[in-house]
Amino acid sequence: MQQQTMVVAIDGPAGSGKSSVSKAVARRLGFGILDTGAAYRALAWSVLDAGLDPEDAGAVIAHLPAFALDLGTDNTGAIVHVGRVDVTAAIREPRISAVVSAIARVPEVRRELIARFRVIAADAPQAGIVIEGRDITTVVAPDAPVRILLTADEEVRIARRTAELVGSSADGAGEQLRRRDRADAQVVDFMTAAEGVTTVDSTHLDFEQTVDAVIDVIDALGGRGFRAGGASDQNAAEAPTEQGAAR
Ligand SMILES: Nc1ncnc2c1ncn2[C@@H]1O[C@H](COP(=O)(O)OP(=O)(O)OP(=O)(O)O)[C@@H](O)[C@H]1O
Ligand SMILES: Nc1ccn([C@@H]2O[C@H](COP(=O)(O)O)[C@@H](O)[C@H]2O)c(=O)n1
Repeated sequence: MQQQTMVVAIDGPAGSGKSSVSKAVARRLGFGILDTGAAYRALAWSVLDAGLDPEDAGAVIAHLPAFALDLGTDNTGAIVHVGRVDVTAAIREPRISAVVSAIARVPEVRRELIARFRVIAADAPQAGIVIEGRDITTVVAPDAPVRILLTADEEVRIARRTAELVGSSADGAGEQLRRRDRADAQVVDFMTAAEGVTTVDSTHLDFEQTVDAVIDVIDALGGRGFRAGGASDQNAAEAPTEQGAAR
């Protein structure tokens, strides 16, 4: 990736807080946000909307040229459009979570979306961008100056996810989260930190503490002082390898 925009790369399993924490971090730093999971979800939405079978890889690949994704990088909203339709809320529905892994495991889909992510990040109007997903630290932006694995114990992630859902949506949310992690882990490893990636474990941290822990890593690596087109203007400290609750 062209490194003119300061990139903070964040990976982690489902419900680890990637979207919410990344947004809060981006707001604090005045950075943009690129929620790559939203792109896979939007493609799942688009495939269903076109009446296609998400398990049919050939049909999904054939649909890619028509997939008119507009992924906002604004840290206050990050609106997602497919064509003219605002799908920001719809892509969070359980019916999308249930099929998105099938779409994300298709290599042609990953290649196409990764290419689009790189263009979006390079064109982002902000000085920096937080890119979050599953393969950001390893595939999408392996050279990013700040790379973080955001994690939390599975039961804590399930409890947080269940708490945010209302009524019947909460039923089965835990099982769906587990199933999605299992399926996604067959495609990319987002449970262990790759070399040079700092782990932030939020199991025993509240939301604000988690945001602080991520900002601490960014600061330790000189990320906040980065200026477009050059290296950090802070002295990058030795990268911490684990932040958050001692395990
Ligand atoms: N440290 C924390 N303490 C308490 N709640 C948290 C913490 N971190 C995240 N949350 C909450 O956990 C829920 C899941 O977070 P979020 O949706 O950001 O996770 P995610 O990793 O993006 O999930 P997914 O991959 O499934 O989209 C949200 O309700 C969020 O507010
Ligand atoms: N870099 C990524 C990001 C996401 N996925 C797939 O999209 C699904 C939804 O992602 P969320 O972050 O919104 O949970 C996820 O379950 C993966 O199937 C991906 O493959 N790579």
